[in-house]
Amino acid sequence: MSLPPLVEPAAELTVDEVRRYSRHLIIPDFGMSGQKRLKNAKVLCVGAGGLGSPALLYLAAAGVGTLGIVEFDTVDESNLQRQIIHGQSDIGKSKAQSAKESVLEANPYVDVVLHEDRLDSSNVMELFAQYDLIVDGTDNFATRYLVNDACVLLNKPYIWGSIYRFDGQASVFWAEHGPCYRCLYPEPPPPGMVPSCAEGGVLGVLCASIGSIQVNEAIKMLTGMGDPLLGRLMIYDALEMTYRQVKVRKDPECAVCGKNPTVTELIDYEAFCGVVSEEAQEAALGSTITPRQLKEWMDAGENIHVIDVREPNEYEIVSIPGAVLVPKNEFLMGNALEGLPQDKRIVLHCKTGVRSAEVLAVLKSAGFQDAVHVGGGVIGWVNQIEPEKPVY
Ligand SMILES: Nc1ncnc2c1ncn2[C@@H]1O[C@H](COP(=O)(O)OP(=O)(O)OP(=O)(O)O)[C@@H](O)[C@H]1O
Repeated sequence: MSLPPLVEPAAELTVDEVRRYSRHLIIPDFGMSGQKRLKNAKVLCVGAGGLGSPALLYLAAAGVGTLGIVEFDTVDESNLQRQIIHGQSDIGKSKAQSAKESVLEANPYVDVVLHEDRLDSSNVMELFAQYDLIVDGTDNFATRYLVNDACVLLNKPYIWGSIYRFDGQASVFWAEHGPCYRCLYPEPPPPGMVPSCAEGGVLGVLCASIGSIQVNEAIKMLTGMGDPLLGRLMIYDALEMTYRQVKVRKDPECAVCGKNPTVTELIDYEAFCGVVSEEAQEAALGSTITPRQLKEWMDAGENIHVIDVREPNEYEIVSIPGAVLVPKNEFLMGNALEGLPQDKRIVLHCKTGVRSAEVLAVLKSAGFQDAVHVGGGVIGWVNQIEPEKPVY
């Protein structure tokens, strides 16, 4: 299926621009008209992280006239393995500012507009209304559903990508002409079921594979070239080196773009995606200790049994002295309960406190009423107790 171009061509290219974009201009199907359309285009990239890095750099290099960047975070050392728009000297700096500098270095003719804010229900509509197309480079479900619903309500195309470990996915959603994100994924996964890249890791170069597909689709949509990835889900396996395609159909029952939509305005996306499950929140209430409290119990020789519920490779990077590794899934499948000491107080921890709260809920319903978990997890422990150890 081909679609008409999203934008009209800009009046003219300057002599400098003709030189810069000459390798585009000589592609017969691209030509002057395609390049002028890019010059006139306004694209918003949500997130200047793993996917946003290559996406922004290639959108800029391609000559997209106006590039908006929404990002609230600062550059962390652990970002640099994949977020190539930032460098060593940017650590601690605003990601939006750092991304802007790299974009202008790649192409000074781009007009960069920064929105140094977290995208949420209060700002999304006003922001998206200013752009022709949205590229999503974020890493969490709440933002994806927010971006999707805002795009449906404003009738904007949404270019989506997702990465985890060695696997990537990409698609184009546009309710007026095809399915939306909710047609593919009507409900978010239960909290904790799908780990983030911060929990499960990601191969850095995967960002380039998926981010460049997103830019490819953006260029096609803006200029009207080729068949957009609309109604198709691209699934990439970096280890097998395979690209598979799956058809995505518009769901007539879709909550936001179906015949009788139930979502007609923005909702509370954090609550919808249940960032931490209700059971876990309840279990953690009054049963969360600080890393300092744990250290005091250890020093006082309290009768405790500390369990680290992360994965073995995380344990290898850094761990709390004396903690025994039993990955979360062992508890969720019920295998780990039998081996637990009955005469000691169980103290759980994970990386930041999300997974340990889930396991805490399992232990409480199995009768371990005095079990607790460490808020902030091993990262909190390193920050407060052993700052010489690495964080990840
Ligand atoms: N609602 C939002 N508004 C603006 N930016 C967002 C929003 N949600 C996520 N982001 C940004 O999207 C980017 C996603 O990048 P990435 O997936 O590489 O994760 P990260 O948060 O940088 O790294 P990690 O999770 O490993 O610490 C991040 O820079 C994050 O700050």
